[in-house]
Amino acid sequence: MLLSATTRLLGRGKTLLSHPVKRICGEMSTSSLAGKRLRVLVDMDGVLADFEGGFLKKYRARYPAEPYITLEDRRGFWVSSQYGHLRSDLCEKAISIWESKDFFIELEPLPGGVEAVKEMARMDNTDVFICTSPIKHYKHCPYEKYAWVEKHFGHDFLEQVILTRDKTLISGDILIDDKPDILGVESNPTWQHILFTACHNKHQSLSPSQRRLQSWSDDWRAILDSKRQ
Ligand SMILES: Cc1cn([C@H]2C[C@H](OP(=O)(O)O)[C@@H](CO)O2)c(=O)[nH]c1=O
Ligand SMILES: [Mg+2]
Repeated sequence: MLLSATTRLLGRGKTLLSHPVKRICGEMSTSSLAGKRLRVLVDMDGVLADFEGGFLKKYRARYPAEPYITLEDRRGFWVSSQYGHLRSDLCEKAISIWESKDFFIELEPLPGGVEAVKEMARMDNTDVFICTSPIKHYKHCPYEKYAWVEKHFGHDFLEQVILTRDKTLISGDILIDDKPDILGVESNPTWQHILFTACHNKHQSLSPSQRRLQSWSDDWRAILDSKRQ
């Protein structure tokens, strides 16, 4: 009676042992026995996608008569703040660029980033997530961030995407991110912040808990290995 009810629930030809749910549970317990896995969170803009380069190109195309800031002269994380200091109305002009349709999807990948993340994802005992914050003008950005990941990593990698405005809530061993101060409601995040060098942060000194990754040619494998137990 019990067996036939189970068979009805699982469908014809499926036994408890061959059912996908059972097999997934089996795999999970095997991997947890195999030891601790490393969880790597990788930021998107300024780490995988060239936000600064894409911004400057589109800003100059849209406002050719206006002053601009070269990547060499960029200081501070927020592009709009530095443009606002240059001339107050340029703050809104800067914002209009990343609020426009196709800004995020058309960002070029930063050299070596996509290959590095794909390699990480193939490593034993390693889980990789792309952890990115959408802008609050949500008409295009969240959609385009997913579309960018699909375009450069393939459809299956969408499983690895975390969209959040507060990265302190996400647990991981490391977070590779170009923003120097990553703050949120959790004052003691589980991850160590690896500051990815960008034009706006290269002059900045590190806080005691931070380390730098200069680019994707830098030794990211050594950073991951140092966090493995
Ligand atoms: C406004 C602004 C956003 N961004 C990026 C950071 C966030 O993406 P990410 O979390 O992938 O780095 C996103 C929303 O703020 O846009 C900048 O890098 N510089 C800026 O000046
Ligand atoms: Mg970033």
